[in-house]
Amino acid sequence: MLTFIGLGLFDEYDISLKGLEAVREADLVYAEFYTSCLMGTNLEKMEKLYGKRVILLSREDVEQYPNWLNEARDRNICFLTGGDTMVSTTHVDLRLRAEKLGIETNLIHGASIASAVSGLTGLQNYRFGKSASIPHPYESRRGTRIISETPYDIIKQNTELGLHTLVFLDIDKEKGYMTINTALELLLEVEGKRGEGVMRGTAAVGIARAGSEKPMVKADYVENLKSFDFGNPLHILVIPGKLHFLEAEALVKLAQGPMGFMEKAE
Ligand SMILES: C[S@@+](CC[C@H](N)C(=O)[O-])C[C@H]1O[C@@H](n2cnc3c(N)ncnc32)[C@H](O)[C@@H]1O
Repeated sequence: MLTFIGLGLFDEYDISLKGLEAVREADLVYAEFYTSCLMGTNLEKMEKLYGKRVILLSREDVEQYPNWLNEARDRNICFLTGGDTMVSTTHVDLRLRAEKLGIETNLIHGASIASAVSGLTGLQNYRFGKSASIPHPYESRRGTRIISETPYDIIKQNTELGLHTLVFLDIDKEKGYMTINTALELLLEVEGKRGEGVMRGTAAVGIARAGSEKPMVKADYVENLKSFDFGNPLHILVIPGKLHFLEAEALVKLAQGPMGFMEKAE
């Protein structure tokens, strides 16, 4: 049996009671923290609460060589992930591989950043379009700095449809956690290169440390938000499309957005 468990958003206490019970009863517990991680805890604290050793897996262990899956043929294995295990991950691939090996699989859900964003900002979840992810820029073989333009295109398409865009920010082993500030600078760089005007004068909302006691939620125009200090990671960004008047009110009152947001609301 292989049980996928979402750990929630911030610390070891965000696991559900069902999840905790499953971990305590498991023969082996594996975890990956490259798709998301819980910044308010660490492996040691998790192991203490669970009363179990947690074996950390790399992206390669999960996506390329999941040999450890074979252990689930005759043992109870739990696989832990930050947030919800199936939201903005490719872990359905792992589940399908396990099913092909004749291993029974099960899901225990966790709070996800995808729903926390709606809760914290007041932006309604059914008014979001396709999500985007901003990776760190990289150098080509010729030494040219390459910035992905895909997130900009997704924001542009959603904006044209009046939809909000949720923008996940890269977690990289070497380059670290991308901040809201860097993400906005990269989007403005793409915009400048193309001579387009999707981002300029547009509203944006930054969220830091969702799930902690004091998450930071700040709305403003892109140019102002670019230099706002959001503090420690993890960070995520939303570029709102058309605002319903309740959404605009929430951004002004709950995220200290400018009053100008109210004037543009419908
Ligand atoms: C690829 S997504 C994975 C989402 C995860 N499976 C979930 O359901 O929450 C991870 C990204 O979401 C954002 N994120 C995750 N947890 C967060 C938190 N507690 N606060 C702010 N942003 C967060 C960060 O941008 C991070 O790089």
